[in-house]
Amino acid sequence: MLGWLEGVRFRCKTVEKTQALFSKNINNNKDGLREGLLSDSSTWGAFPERSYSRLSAGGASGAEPVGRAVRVDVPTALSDRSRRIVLDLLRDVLQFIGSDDGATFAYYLYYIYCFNYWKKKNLPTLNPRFPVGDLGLAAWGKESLFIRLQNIYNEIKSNGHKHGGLYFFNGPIYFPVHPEMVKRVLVSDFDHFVDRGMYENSHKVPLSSHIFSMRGDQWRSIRTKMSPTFTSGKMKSMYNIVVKYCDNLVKVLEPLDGNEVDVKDVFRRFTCDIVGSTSFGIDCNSLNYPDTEFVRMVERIFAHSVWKLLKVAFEEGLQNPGNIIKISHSDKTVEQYFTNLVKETVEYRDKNNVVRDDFLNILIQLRDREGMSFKEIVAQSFLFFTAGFETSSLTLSYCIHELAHNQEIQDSARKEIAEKLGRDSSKYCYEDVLSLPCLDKMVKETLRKYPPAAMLNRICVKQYHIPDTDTVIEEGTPVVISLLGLQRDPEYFPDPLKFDPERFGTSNNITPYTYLPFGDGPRNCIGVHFQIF
Ligand code: HEM
Repeated sequence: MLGWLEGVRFRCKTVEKTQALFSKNINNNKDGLREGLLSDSSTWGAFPERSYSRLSAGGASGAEPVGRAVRVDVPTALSDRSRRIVLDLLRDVLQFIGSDDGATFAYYLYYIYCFNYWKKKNLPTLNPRFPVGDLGLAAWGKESLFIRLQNIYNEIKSNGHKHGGLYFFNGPIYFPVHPEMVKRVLVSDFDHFVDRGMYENSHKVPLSSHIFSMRGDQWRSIRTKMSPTFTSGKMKSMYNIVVKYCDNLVKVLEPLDGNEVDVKDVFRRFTCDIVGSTSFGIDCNSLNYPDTEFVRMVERIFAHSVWKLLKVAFEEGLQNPGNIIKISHSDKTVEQYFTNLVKETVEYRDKNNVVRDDFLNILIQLRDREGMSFKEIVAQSFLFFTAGFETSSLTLSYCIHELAHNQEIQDSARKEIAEKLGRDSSKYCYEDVLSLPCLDKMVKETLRKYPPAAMLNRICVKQYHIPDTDTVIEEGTPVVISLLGLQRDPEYFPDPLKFDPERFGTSNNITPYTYLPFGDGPRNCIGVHFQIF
């Protein structure tokens, strides 16, 4: 993408301010970017944070900024008003229960008793509190869930433990910290942790029945069918789609020279166009038309209102983080819209014998070869869109943010492109893009410092005796791995908040199972090759 944006230079308007706030982890200051984790869709986790960065024209020459500015906006998931409403509601509920003092007290005792679960299993715990367990402020939306998990990681590790037991509300969660424990869950003892424990119900919530949330044999069967098609060769065939949208991005940005640009918004729309085109086979054109029906539907997917959260909390409980997926997948309007979208496209392709190199075509082939049903095609393409969209747009936004802060790294990336590929982006090809080590390190470092999916989760599917301990993890226990904890651990990544692509230089060895932006093991990200774009 940098190749296409040859004439655009990224600068940050508020570097000093942001650095001053760096150590605080959370920064709700209007003018600074929180160095925690941004994820609009994160459960209990996204709060107002803004970054204004400055772009300037002038290419790699390092000319003075001439005034393109970039703003990174991450909207809040729970506004102050919403939080007040939840607290009022909770107070009312408690008052209602309080009409029977005895029952309330018994329930309270039961709840507190649940916090003994891990102690009885000899697993180190922290200090869970009624009613949110170890979630602390994250449960009330005052802290990112991912930052909370990072803090828990640090605490368990600094107490000299390799793993621990947590509570989401009163539900127990197994929390591996040491890379050896992480490896066991993801790879070595995978057959005990095959599923994610995500909400899935193909009848009630058809969109939830996709590869990400599928369980056991059903997941195994679909993953085996899909994996051979998600090769780098397939990604190569989608290169032209990406090029088309890069050209479009340049056309949108160039006239904005001298203006402030909301980088997160622009790259969100840019990614929306690419992932929408490859997942649904349609030209969303949200870069040029930010207010189409498609864009409104996408916003609906990621809008986690407090009411939807409460509904899921009452229906499914939030002790298992996997239930949260029900929020975005059970919206009937969204379901209807995307079902019609896929239906029309598939019918058009069938009728006109259209074969296009994209994810939807992979699914159509699976229908023809393996009998994949229409309902399954819709759910999978919906998943490809949601899995690829937010992750890729956040990675791009963070990468631009870091380039704006680190001008010398930006220079070296541009120099590499100019030297190896030349300045005419129309002549680049897929193989060229793969041959840029400097750019590759930059993306890897972005994904280290800001893993877009900052938490891996599994559920124990058959009782597991943790080797060399007397702890047994029971079937049905959720497992959570903190990627922020591992990827910002100074033992594995010295000076972890420094953006240093050279960590991924050839001479540097990354400790296995400490760098996992795409997860690991048989259930890792199937779209891992696609991210190189
Ligand atoms: C920067 C981009 C991306 C990042 C950082 C990312 C990250 C992840 C992570 C962390 C997981 C969970 C892995 C685990 O539990 O071990 C995952 C799963 C998955 N991702 Fe991605 N992803 C990205 C792009 C994509 C794209 C473009 C697709 C499009 C097809 C995709 C499709 C999937 C699917 C289908 C799964 C579930 C795999 C399974 O359960 O078998 N991802 N991704």
